[in-house]
Amino acid sequence: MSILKLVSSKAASEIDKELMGPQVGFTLQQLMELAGFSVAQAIQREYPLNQNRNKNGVFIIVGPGNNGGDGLVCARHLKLFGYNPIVYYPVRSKRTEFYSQLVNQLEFFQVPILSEEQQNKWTEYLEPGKIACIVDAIFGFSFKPPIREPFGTIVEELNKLEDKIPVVAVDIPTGWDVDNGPIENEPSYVPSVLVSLTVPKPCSQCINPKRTTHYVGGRFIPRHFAEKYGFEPYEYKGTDQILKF
Ligand SMILES: NC(=O)C1=CN([C@@H]2O[C@H](COP(=O)(O)OP(=O)(O)OC[C@H]3O[C@@H](n4cnc5c(N)ncnc54)[C@H](OP(=O)(O)O)[C@@H]3O)[C@@H](O)[C@H]2O)[C@H](O)CC1
Ligand SMILES: [K+]
Repeated sequence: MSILKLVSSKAASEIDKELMGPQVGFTLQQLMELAGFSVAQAIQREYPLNQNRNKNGVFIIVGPGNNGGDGLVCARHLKLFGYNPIVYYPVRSKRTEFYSQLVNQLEFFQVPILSEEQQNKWTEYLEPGKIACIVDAIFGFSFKPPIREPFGTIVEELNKLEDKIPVVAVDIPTGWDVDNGPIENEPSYVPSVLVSLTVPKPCSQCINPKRTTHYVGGRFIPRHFAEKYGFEPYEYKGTDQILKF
């Protein structure tokens, strides 16, 4: 257990920019690979593969931006870990060619992605006896309320489902304000697991530890860089990509 340290949404996007800027030179692909890998590791830790193999489904809801990209990467790693991921990707952005490459990789790994027709009945894929968890990779730190469709309806469904199937939030529970948490009169839900990436955002202070297990992941920051942004690097153990608070 280590002390929780936070950065604002503004600082989080500055950290991202600097990591991917000309001096540090990470590519988005590299960071996303590590981010998605961390989320898959947190899922494996919380919902280990079921020996009799009938509850190894993971339903991954993918948004149009980089949070969604983390979800696509996570799906591939879960498949390699032995789970049966299913991807629901309702709005595909053309912002970067990279997203379609991630989709090609999922096809190569034979991970099902719901077709348009299947998307109309996406909740039918959520059988509590078969699905270990749902992954919310809809929006991360660039979400600006109010939420637009189809995502408002999706979050309302997550709210109805949260007591039946655990939901794992990638970086931010979708619908929450990044700095202030759930927003009055806006759809929101309570995740069973939150995986904060790089460093927790302020909304993570709104989780109730009795209902939500909190991890940090995205292990790609050296000490001097963390200190520059005012937080201590986390003490990950061994080769772990995640640390539980
Ligand atoms: N360093 C790291 O920790 C890394 C984190 N990563 C992940 O990236 C996200 C942030 O990704 P970003 O692409 O900046 O943004 P989001 O995925 O959060 O969302 C952007 C898309 O969402 C749309 N949007 C925004 N608000 C709404 C809304 N109210 N309703 C509907 N749609 C919305 C937005 O559309 P626009 O038309 O408004 O542009 C975008 O399409 C971070 O949280 C991490 O998960 C990376 O993997 C890199 C490493
Ligand atoms: K999310």
